[in-house]
Amino acid sequence: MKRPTPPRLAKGGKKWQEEEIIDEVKEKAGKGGPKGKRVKPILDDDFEDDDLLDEEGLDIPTTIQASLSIARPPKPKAARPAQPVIAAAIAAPTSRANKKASHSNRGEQNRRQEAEPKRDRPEKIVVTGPLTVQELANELAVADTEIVKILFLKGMAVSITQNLDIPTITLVGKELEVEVETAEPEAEARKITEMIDVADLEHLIRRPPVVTIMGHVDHGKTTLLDSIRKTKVAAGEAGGITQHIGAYHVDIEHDSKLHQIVFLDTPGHEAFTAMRARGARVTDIAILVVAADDGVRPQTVEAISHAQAAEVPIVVAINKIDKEGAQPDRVKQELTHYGLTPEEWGGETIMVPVSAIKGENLDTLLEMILLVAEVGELSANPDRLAKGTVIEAHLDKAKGAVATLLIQNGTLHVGDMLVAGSAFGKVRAMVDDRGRRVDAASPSFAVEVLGLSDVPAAGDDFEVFENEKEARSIAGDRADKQRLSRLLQGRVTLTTLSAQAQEGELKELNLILKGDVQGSVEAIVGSLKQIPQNEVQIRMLLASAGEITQTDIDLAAASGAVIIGFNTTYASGARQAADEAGVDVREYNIIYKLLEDIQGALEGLLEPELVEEPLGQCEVRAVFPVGKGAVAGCYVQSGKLVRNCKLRVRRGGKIVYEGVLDSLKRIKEDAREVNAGYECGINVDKFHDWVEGDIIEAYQMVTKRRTLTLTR
Ligand SMILES: Nc1nc2c(ncn2[C@@H]2O[C@H](COP(=O)(O)OP(=O)(O)OP(=O)(O)O)[C@@H](O)[C@H]2O)c(=O)[nH]1
Repeated sequence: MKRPTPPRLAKGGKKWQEEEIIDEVKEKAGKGGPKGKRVKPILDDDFEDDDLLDEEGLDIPTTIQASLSIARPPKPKAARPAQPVIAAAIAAPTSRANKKASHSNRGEQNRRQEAEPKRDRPEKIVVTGPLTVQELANELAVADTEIVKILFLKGMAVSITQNLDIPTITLVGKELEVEVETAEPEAEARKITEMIDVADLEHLIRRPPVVTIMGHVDHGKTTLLDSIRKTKVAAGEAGGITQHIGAYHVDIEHDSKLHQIVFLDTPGHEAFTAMRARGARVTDIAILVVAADDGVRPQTVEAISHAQAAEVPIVVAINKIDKEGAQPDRVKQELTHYGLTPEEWGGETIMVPVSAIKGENLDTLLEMILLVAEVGELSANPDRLAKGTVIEAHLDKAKGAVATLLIQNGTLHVGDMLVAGSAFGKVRAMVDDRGRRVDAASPSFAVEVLGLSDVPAAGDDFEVFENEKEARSIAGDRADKQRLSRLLQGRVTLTTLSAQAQEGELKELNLILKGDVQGSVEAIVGSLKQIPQNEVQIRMLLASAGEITQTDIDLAAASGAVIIGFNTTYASGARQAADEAGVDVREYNIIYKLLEDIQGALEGLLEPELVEEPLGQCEVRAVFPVGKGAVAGCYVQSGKLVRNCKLRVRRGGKIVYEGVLDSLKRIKEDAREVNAGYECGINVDKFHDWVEGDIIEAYQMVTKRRTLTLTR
């Protein structure tokens, strides 16, 4: 790969996620950052473009993570079309003077800069819209190449004239310890999920964060969940029974206020990605559990990939610190290879050492979650009809369809008319996560609901409607759509990716690579680097040695990725999962064949060229006047003529007409095509001036795939 590929946003909730990043980075930038504490220099003097992947990959014993930054690449067109392309004002007076310079002749400015003493870096800049790298360099009083370098190290390849969006500008500001303030209209700065409508904006209030726990087997996910639940939920409150509805909430006092955190209690990332694969985004924050005595393991890396692919902020719980062999610092060190650098080392990731078993530091962990939630400004409008996602659903012999619904906006009431997936019904009864019958459930809370006509699927969205008629008709429409989409099932394959990637300026091919040994994985990643990626880029979500597992399939399904298996096999059940999820898994045992296919896919992603393809040639042998026009009686000399093909009429070497062949007849019968050696009659609506001896060249325009040449 020539350059690492900037990550892209998940389709659903694009805007919201974008804003969330802005908010997160803004808040952190606002804190001033851990000045002077940085361990790893951001700008590396011997930095080299092509070596980034190598550096990341070769250091890592088991896995290569090629593109993990969660920041967004600049994509002005898709990001914020309504905004001015360049709009910036700066707070510090020194910078304002400098801004003027940015509009003056650049060469002159450079000369002036040489003559003038070096400008001080401003403490803060205010941006109102995207800026080019050059303009940002000016604002920040740094060389533009420095910004290019910073972004490159974050996994984004940018050119000097490229527009950077606000999250990216904020990221650069943070690296340079310059506060970036975004002066955006208030509504703009609010997160808008698909669950939140414009009408809600005036009524938004904070909602609790919804958290998922992820991590490697045995690192303590279940123990952590149980431990939090035990310490935070009084036994009596749970009604003496362990109510399992797929989610539970805890109450925490923080800043002398009572807050809630909702945990999706399906340990692991299955639920998370399976839902995301269905387009649902329910998790606000992921807790990554890493055992301090074991460190980063394959599923840790997978979990990171999943969270990052979904652009969900990660809080790391370094667990089992009570154990003798615990090495929390080693865990932190290892995590830096995957784009997670602890705050105390100048990074952005909160890492909390805990002991799930002893309940040590759990309060800090929970507080940190609240902090991240605060940055995310998670909000919803409780005063509207409810909307959300199905977390779990099953058929109970006695109760009928039972579904756990996570309310993401609005308030759900008993008696509401509900559509969930293609099921509908009136909410007969609701039970909360503590086993209590409730009449209403507000945003971020999960309730078990009775009354649906059918069992929806986890990940389906649900919505309340005013009346039964509407609900019934929407449910019917959805059922039809589901049937249709099953028929047309949008499988992500190397071949179909081509069409899908036509949208947007940046075209990407998401790949997950699983190889037999680390050596071959590195070799393949190295070779993929050789494919030019200035137009189409490979985004390697995960590259590691091992079998193709169910979680690889989930990640692929959730991210629209293709899985490449090299000399490896499926873990049990994974093949079936791939079939069910419609994930394209390509198996290879020869590297060049693999590369050939990927290159083919990349070429498919390029805008096709329209080229002329000759069909045949004929000669006009007679002209028959018909009505006001004339039909040319022709003899096909070579190739063939096809009705509605394009044609060009040559007379004595000159082109006298170009147009479309409107009617083609063979012995008075309409013909679709006439081959060489036959006679035919041709009529062109807009041209009748035929002369015997005219030569008609027939051709068609075809799209031709462009080829990428390998750089050697
Ligand atoms: N010493 C110590 N042991 C712990 C701690 N947390 C979990 N364990 C132990 O680690 C083992 C695995 O814990 P689980 O909670 O089952 O781990 P998990 O990540 O949920 O595992 P899977 O569900 O299999 O993925 C159990 O034996 C726990 O008792 C801890 O903080 N300290």
